[in-house]
Amino acid sequence: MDCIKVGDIVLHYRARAAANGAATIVFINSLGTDFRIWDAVIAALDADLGVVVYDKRGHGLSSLGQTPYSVADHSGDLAGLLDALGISKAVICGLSVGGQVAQQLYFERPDLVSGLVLCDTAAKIGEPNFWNQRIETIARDGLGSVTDGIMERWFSMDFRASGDPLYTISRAMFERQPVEGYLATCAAIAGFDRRADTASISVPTSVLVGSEDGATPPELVRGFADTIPDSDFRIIEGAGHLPCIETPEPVAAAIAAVVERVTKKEHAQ
Ligand SMILES: O=C(O)CC1=CCC(=O)O1
Repeated sequence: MDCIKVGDIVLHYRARAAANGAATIVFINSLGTDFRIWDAVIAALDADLGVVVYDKRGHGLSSLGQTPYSVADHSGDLAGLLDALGISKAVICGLSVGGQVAQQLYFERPDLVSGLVLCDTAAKIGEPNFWNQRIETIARDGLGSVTDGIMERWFSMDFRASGDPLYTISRAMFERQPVEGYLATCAAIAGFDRRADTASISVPTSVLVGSEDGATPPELVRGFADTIPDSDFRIIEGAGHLPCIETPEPVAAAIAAVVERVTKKEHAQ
């Protein structure tokens, strides 16, 4: 197990060094998940690519810190992790709130970002009221009281009905996470709105969404992608909010396409 202290937060991470001059991809997990959600995507990537996965604060094995959080707290952790690992530039791939952390990192530390893969995310997700209600419900009744509704947002109907053991362990990942970190990150999402800034993103970017995403539906994500000048928008058929678990191959293909665009851009400079 690898960990590193960034400010007052201990981050649990795993890293594989890039080989033969290949790029490094950094993955940021979504609300209520940990870095294991990327396992199948990473297995489908070119083995020369460097990889960093980590549990954002309040998730997985990373520590809790002061609550509630902002998305800037999360992106500050990531910048600190990359600085500590000596990674000066990477393609940043984030899912949902992880995609918001990726956007924030780009706005705060563009030197670290060569390209973006933004999965099932937007510059603003839901109204603050929606998140405040979720915080209230879970603080009162516990995570288990919302599991079924969250699974409907996370996964396609077919996957939920399939009996796939991946669905069973995904439910367990949701219910066994640290509640305080989850609620603190709901508050971070409630406070995040970078809609005025996305037109200034100028690195190769791919924006993906599952066709059955119940949390950030395709039309929301398409509208988000339309505001990013150098972006490519892809709908992943048959997936919900977590295509990295349901359909990892097209996620890996989108990452490979961004790496190719980044490499071409670097050679042209
Ligand atoms: O829990 C959800 O509704 C899905 C989600 C929204 C933001 C995020 O990271 O996950």
